[in-house]
Amino acid sequence: MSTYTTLNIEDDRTSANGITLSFHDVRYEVKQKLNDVPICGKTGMKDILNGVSGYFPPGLNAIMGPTGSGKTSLLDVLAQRKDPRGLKEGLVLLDNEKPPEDFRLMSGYVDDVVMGTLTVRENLAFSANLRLSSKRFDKQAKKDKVDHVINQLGLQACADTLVGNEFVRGVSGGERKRVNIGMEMILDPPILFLDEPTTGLDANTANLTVLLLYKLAEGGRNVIMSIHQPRYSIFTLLQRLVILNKGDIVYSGPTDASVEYFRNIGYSCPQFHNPADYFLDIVGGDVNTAKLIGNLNASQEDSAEASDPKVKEAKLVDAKAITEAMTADEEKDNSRYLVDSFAKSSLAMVESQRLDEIKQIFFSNTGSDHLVARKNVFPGTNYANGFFKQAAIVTRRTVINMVRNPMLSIAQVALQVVFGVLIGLIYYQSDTSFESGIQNRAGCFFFVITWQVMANLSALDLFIRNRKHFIHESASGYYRVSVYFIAQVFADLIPNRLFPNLIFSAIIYFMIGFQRTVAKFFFFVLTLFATAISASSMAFLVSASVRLFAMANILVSLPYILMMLFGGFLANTESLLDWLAWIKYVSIFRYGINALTVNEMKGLVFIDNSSYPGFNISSPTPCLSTIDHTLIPKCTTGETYMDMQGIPYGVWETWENLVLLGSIAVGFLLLAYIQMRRVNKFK
Ligand SMILES: Nc1ncnc2c1ncn2[C@@H]1O[C@H](COP(=O)(O)OP(=O)(O)OP(=O)(O)O)[C@@H](O)[C@H]1O
Repeated sequence: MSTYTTLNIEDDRTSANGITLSFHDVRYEVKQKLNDVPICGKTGMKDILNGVSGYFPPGLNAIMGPTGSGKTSLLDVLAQRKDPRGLKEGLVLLDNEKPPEDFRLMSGYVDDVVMGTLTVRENLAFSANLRLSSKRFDKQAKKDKVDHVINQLGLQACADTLVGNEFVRGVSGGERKRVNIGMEMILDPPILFLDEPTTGLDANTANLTVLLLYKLAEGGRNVIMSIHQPRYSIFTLLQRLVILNKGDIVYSGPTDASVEYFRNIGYSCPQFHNPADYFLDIVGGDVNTAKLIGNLNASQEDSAEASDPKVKEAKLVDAKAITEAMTADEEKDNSRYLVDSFAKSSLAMVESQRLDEIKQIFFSNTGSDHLVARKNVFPGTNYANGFFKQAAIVTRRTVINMVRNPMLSIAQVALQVVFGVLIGLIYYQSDTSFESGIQNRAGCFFFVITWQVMANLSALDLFIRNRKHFIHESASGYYRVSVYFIAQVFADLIPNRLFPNLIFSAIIYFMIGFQRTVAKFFFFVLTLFATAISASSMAFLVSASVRLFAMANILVSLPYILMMLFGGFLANTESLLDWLAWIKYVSIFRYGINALTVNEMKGLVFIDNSSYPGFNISSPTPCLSTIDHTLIPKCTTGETYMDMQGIPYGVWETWENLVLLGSIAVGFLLLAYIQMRRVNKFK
């Protein structure tokens, strides 16, 4: 049995031997646009890794190369984070065997995904609570683990400081990087992947960060990072190096041997020059500059004239000019030369021998005689904790997040109060006169429902806001998609939709003077709740489907407008185009307006005061009598109005509106959940 299969991710398992990761003939391609025509433009496949091979033993290892050379892609393929559909061919092995199914759970992948509204300790505790099994780690053990990681990463001074985000000042960039590493160190993973961990850090902080990684690699952990241009002090810490250029390997081997290797193929790294910079000059196309720097250095040793700064500068200017004048063919030739040189080098022979040995062991164990592209890398997840435990932890974080960032909730309540008072004043103590009683009520219901739908546009942000966190955490096996979905939806619906709605209802109901019975008031509140939930659910669906808020806004506007049009207030739904008539059956506006109308209009009598001033509508209701027409004022009932509008007002029909609003909400929530499950968790 291999080392990794015997490892348990919950053990403190920085084993003395560690795990060797090897990759064999990895070919990766991506779909790309061939022209600038939007949407229906031609697409084609682009190779971004051209059959690369190598291995990383325990220790600090790096993938280097100029921008766009494929560093991140290779790192992601090795970490099983890259979309497997692009993997044309290749094999990644851990200690001569295929990685276990839960490889992404046992390995650490560092990304910038700490939550800014939580403290350093709270972020680490979130990772510990979800990723360490409660059966093996009790509360205290998890707390100890968090403390251990805080000490290990030197985060004691900022342990209880908020990490910070665009609104709140938090820890420094270097500390933030360390917290991100800490999120993975909670698992004590045998393999740790990092994509450009020094990017955005000043030289000293970058140095300290890599020193920390070096320490983490001591004792057998395999730390693999992509890095663009390490400074010399970082370069010397690297055990093995893979240098890529345009998806090809131009060097793979011990870092110690790299300078000599490049000297052997004609690129002599000058003294006092950072080899990493020099290698990048070579592979990045500044080949003449690199060569000239080498020559310059050599000539400096035997010529006093060459050490003259003016001469030196002139030569560098010449080199740059030559580089600029270098044709595409020459650049191609240089790339080819570097790739071929490595392929034919004695170092490559040794590497290849080692890789062949690994493959032989793998093939003899599995009986396979060919390289297998692994298409199925996210097969199943064995979560460390059960559904309810996960739900409690994720909900807690969502609530803390909201409490510490309460702007949205406060704005929702404030808006509902302001609009409530405004609507209340506009329709203040509406009478039951023939002239305005019906019109005011009908207008008010339309306005209230429209407001309930529009006020929930902020729900569009729900799954867009923390999408990056969701993708990383879900791919790393923190929690089930359903847990995240439920936690987010409830933490949004209750404080941002239902609570403000209750305040809004209480304000307008009594200011306008709707029928004062307890049952009618609660039915009114229930209708607004149902409307808000259905409208929000639709917004959740859009939010789960797109990445941009602006796009979400555009997508949700059209259905809202159509639903409004088919709501029954702006146009008679029977007279609208037949082929669009179905929209009325899914119109949130229609069910909301109908429910409010039945609730209020049923039992009301509207009197024409102008024909009979001072008439009191309280019983007996003379308008229903036909004894003497001349004395009876013009009047109508709420029921007559509803008959004219085609609004059914039986008991079941009244409740049916709420049932249908609920069904729309459930339907949209279900679709939103499916969309969240479909979110691409690969890079
Ligand atoms: N999913 C993708 N879709 C389209 N192109 C992609 C995708 N992933 C990678 N590429 C392309 O593949 C090439 C290599 O990308 P990659 O990010 O691996 O390079 P890199 O060396 O890490 O670059 P950098 O240092 O700039 O991050 C680039 O040209 C990139 O645009």
